[in-house]
Amino acid sequence: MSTMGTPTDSTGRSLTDYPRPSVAVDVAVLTVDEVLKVLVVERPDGNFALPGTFLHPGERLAEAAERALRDKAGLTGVDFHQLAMLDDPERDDRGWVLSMAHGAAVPVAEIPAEAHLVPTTETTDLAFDHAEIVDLAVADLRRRYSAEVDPGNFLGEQFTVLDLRMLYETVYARSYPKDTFRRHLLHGLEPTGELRREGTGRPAEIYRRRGTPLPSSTAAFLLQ
Ligand SMILES: O=P(O)(O)OC[C@H]1O[C@@H](O)[C@H](O)[C@@H]1O
Repeated sequence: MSTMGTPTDSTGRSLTDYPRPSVAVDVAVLTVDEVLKVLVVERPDGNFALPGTFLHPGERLAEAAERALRDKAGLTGVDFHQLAMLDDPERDDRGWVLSMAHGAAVPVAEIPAEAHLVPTTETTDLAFDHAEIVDLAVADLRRRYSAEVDPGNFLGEQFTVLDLRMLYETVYARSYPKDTFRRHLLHGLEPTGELRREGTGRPAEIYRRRGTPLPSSTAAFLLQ
């Protein structure tokens, strides 16, 4: 920066010599509703997109993401995180727009009833590069679910191993052998001492999360 006059970079060029992109934020809110789904909103042209918005002057990215969720999807209090900055100069045909993509996992009961949810495998018609953001969010969710038991709290506080296996089969879109799944996931579970009696079979033990990271062997099993 020069000591007087216009601020410059280290080569002496003024910062205003560089064309500036617009910056946007987008949030892929994932949920489990029979299958893994993502929340989308309708745009004025009738197309669907992730809730997103342009960054306002003086705003932080997280504040813009919060505003997009509130104003476009009626969602507040969502715990989201950054996934990646999408920087294809052609990604928005209105101009040069970078988008900071975010991911979130929200139990379906906390999503407004009128929200549009689409399966994460049916996103090819989404506007911009939003199908790519959904793919990033799904890969991120799978990594998180392999590191910790149900970090998105889709199952609530207490559940059986069967509930957990059904959830994991939905998140990873595959099936797992019953006994191997149980052996791997038990590392992250604490018995509540209670039993759930369903049908005529043996009552099922009820667990809660232990709150400790899962071993890397569990991640390898889930992601294989
Ligand atoms: O919805 P508006 O305000 O038109 O524009 C914001 C969107 O523009 C896109 O580049 C971003 O991905 C974001 O979703």
